[in-house]
Amino acid sequence: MNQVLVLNSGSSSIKYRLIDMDDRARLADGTVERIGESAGSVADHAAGMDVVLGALKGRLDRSRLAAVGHRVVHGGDRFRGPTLIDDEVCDAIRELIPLAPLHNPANLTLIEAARSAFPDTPQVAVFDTAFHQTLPDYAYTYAIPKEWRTDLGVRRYGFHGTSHQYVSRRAAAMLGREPEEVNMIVLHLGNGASVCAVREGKSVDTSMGMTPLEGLVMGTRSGDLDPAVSAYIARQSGQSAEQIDQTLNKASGLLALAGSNDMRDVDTAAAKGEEAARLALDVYCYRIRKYIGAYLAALGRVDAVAFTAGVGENSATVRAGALLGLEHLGISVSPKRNAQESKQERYISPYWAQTAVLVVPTDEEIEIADQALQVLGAQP
Ligand SMILES: Nc1ncnc2c1ncn2[C@@H]1O[C@H](COP(=O)(O)OP(=O)(O)O)[C@@H](O)[C@H]1O
Ligand SMILES: CC(=O)OP(=O)(O)O
Ligand SMILES: [Mg+2]
Repeated sequence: MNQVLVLNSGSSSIKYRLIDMDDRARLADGTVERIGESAGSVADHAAGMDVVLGALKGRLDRSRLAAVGHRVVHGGDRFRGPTLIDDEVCDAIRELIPLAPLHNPANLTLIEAARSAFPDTPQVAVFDTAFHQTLPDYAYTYAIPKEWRTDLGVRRYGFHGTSHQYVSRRAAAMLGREPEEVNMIVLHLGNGASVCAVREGKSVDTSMGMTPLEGLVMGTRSGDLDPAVSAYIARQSGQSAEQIDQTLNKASGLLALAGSNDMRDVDTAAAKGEEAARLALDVYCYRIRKYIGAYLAALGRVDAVAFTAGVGENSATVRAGALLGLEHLGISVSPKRNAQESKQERYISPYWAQTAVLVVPTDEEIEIADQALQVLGAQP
């Protein structure tokens, strides 16, 4: 019983990995993409799960499967850690759909499909929000009417917690310290992007809010915005709340500013002198820099700044741009170290720097697998 299957479903994709936990080897992994898109061949997440099960044929040994670990995006304020799934937990995840309409329905579909495919195997939910349940009340409270806060659950929850937790632990290990001894700022820059202020191993602030729309500029999401914009567009254009929500989540961010949600395209276009791409890159990096400033103030002492996820791990342009002008605060990159391409954990700050600047490849799947086994009380 040493295998764990991890299912990480996004709004339009399913990432899966089958792991042998004895040596942490990948026995199988892959991604089913473009689910529900007209260009894709997979109609919905249920059909996507059939593709995953087909790909695992011959590699997955049911008698050795200890657990299925699921990424669940929204756990509200109920789930503070990894949780063994039963009918009641499924109901709770369903009740949270209004807070995460793009993510939780897909997560639930996969849980149901996996429960029926592996009825004898324990299933564990690992929530994006769980790591941020340590936020102090003054960091998670929005200044809005009481009924919205209490009856409707409007507060900051934060996301990407599994990644922030994994990366902050790895970063502490790189510094040769325990997580409880380190303060740091983690920058998860993927398609979705968020910053996390970590004090002594615990999340104390994060840029995503009630939903994964707030905060940084992302591939297709606007990030921070004057909340009056939605009502203004509704009045001016007659668009519904639904349409505006879709636009801010799926047709904004880098895509809206530069015509592509892929940072590689934006970087290449900016290097060629395209003005829209230059602006997109500047807006993207400036937003990150503002959050670093805010979290320096929140944390007081910062031992490390860690970059992770697709953009953070690969874009030297973004890393340098995000930290531009922070030298007087002791935060900078060595141009030579920053330019080196690598898939490894590494320092990119100059050797004399006060604050370590790190690149730490994230691994949400291994973190989910570890947490799934923790719940079952088994040692990996
Ligand atoms: N070499 C690179 N340079 C710049 N950006 C990159 C590079 N490789 C990947 N990316 C960016 O990483 C993003 C995907 O990040 P990832 O963490 O895999 O996202 P997600 O898990 O949210 O799908 C892509 O949209 C792309 O913009
Ligand atoms: C919660 C979230 O934003 O996830 P992703 O980055 O996978 O879209
Ligand atoms: Mg991601």
